[in-house]
Amino acid sequence: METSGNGVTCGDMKRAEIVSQIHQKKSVLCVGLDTDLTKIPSHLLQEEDPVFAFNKAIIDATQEFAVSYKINTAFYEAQGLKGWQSLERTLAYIPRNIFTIADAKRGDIGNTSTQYAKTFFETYEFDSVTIAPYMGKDSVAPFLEFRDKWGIVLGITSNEGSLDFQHLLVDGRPLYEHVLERVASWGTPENIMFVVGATRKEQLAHVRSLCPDHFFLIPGVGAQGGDVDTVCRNTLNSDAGVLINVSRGVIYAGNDEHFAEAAAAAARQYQKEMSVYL
Ligand SMILES: O=C(O)c1cc(=O)[nH]c(=O)n1[C@@H]1O[C@H](COP(=O)(O)O)[C@@H](O)[C@H]1O
Repeated sequence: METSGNGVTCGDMKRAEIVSQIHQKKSVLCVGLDTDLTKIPSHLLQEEDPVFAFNKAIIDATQEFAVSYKINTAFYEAQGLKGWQSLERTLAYIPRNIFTIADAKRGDIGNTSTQYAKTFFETYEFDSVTIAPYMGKDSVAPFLEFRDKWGIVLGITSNEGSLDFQHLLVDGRPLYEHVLERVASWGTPENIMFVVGATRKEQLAHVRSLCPDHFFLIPGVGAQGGDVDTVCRNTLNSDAGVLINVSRGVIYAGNDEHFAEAAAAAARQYQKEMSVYL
């Protein structure tokens, strides 16, 4: 394994450590490493591992402003073995005190979910993994058995298709409300977070009232049209309680040889907007 930016590998993270990072940096920014070979600056394509070279520069440039990095595994899996190697190097490079998310949206019958949990918590030492809850309790539970690891369960997603199922009325209430309530009963605010899309502006305050204590991972700011002010005004709790993900809006802020400076400037701007509320 490569050593990280501060010389150690990633580990486990308790809620208090996440909250402490948020207060130190006055930021709830999660930088999404959705690294796409067709979008990174062309001069990096000569590197032995262009994806890692890009991520390393982005991490160096943004770690002052970010309390979390989210690695969306799709962008790595698409490259096969090389992609998994880039993922491993990237994860090892992230400073230990920054919360790491494997955005893999897993969930299957129990013994299969156990293997997914081992993948992301043992083989790769992420702090958390995103989970699709459609298969129910026994598909989520295996992820919650690991000490100081987190399951981040889809609540209301940011995309158009979230309206297909998540808002359907079941026993008079939208399906997402049942999901939040049931999933919350399977663990605690110390090991479960919920994904809540920033684009679902009308539901943000309501979801916070349903889950006052849980951390929310909030994607959809930037490229998808969500904004920091609306998210902060409606979802912050006394521990901050949110991680706001921005992927394209930070990592592709520039695409020439100054891309890292452009990413730093974008991350700094998001942090500045967040700091007003923290
Ligand atoms: O779980 C997620 O992270 C996620 C859930 C959701 O509802 N919407 C959503 O966009 N995401 C992810 O968040 C990131 C958003 O990327 P940008 O739109 O480029 O900031 C992508 O990695 C998505 O896969």
